[in-house]
Amino acid sequence: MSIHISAKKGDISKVVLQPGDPLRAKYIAENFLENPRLVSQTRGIFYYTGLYKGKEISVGASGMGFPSIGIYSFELYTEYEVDTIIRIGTCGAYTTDLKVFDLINIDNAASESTYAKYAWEMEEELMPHQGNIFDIINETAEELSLNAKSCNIHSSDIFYRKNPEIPEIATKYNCPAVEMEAFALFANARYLGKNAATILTVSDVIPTGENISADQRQTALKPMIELALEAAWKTV
Ligand SMILES: O=P(O)(O)O[C@H]1O[C@H](CO)[C@@H](O)[C@H]1O
Ligand SMILES: O=c1cc[nH]c(=O)[nH]1
Repeated sequence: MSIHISAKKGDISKVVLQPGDPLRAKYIAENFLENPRLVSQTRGIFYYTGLYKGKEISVGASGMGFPSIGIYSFELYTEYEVDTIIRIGTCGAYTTDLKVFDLINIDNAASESTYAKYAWEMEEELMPHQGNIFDIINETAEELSLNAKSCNIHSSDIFYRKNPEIPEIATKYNCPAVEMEAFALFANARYLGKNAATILTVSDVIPTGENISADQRQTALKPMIELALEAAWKTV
C-alpha cells in the first residue's frame, strides 16, 4: 500500500496504462483485459490488473493535472516497482491540421509549469519522453497500420483561459495540441530512471469548437487503447 493506492505489493504489473479518467480505466479493464481484478479504489481512482494476451498488465487513472499524475506515477514507480507508464489521454488541438480522433505519440512535453523545477530541480521547459517505450509505440503503430503522428505537446495547468490565442510556449516548441499531465509524468520518470510515454487522442479542435462527447471520451478511444496494450505487452 502507498498513501494514495491501496493495492498490495505485487498486485500491480511492471507496466501500467494510465488514463486521466477512472471510468476510462474501468472500461479498459472490463473490455480489454481477461480476469481483471480491482486492486485499488482509494479516492475513486480505480486500478485494475488483468491479462492481455497471456501477460499481466495494469490500468489505473492519474486524475487530472500535474499534482495528481505526479502523485500516482511517483507511487507506482517507487512503491510498486513499475518500470513503464503509458499515459493514454485526450487533448485539444490548436490547429485544424489535427482532427478529432487523430492519434499522437508524444516526443516532448513543453510546459510553463514549475513542477519539475520544484520537485526535481530540473529547469527545462521541454521534457522528453523517457526510455524506449516511445519507439516501441511507433513501431507497434506501424505494425497495426495506425497513423500515430509523433509530435510535441503543450502540457498546461489550464483548461479554461481568458485569452483564446495559442500560448507562446506552444508556438515556441511547435506543439499542435494541449493536455495537462505528460510533463509531470516525464519529469518523474526522468528523475527515477523509469520509462514513460504519452499517447493522446484529439478530443477537441480548439479553433472550430468541434469536440467529442463525455461518453466518447470514456469509450471511443479504441485505437489508442489497443496501441497502448500491444506496446505494453512487448515490455513484460
Ligand atoms: O483525457 P485525460 O487523460 O483526462 O486528459 C485530458 O483531459 C482532461 C481535461 O478534460 C485533462 O486531464 C487532460 O490532460
Ligand atoms: O487538456 C485538454 C484536453 C482536451 N482538450 C483541451 O482543450 N484541453
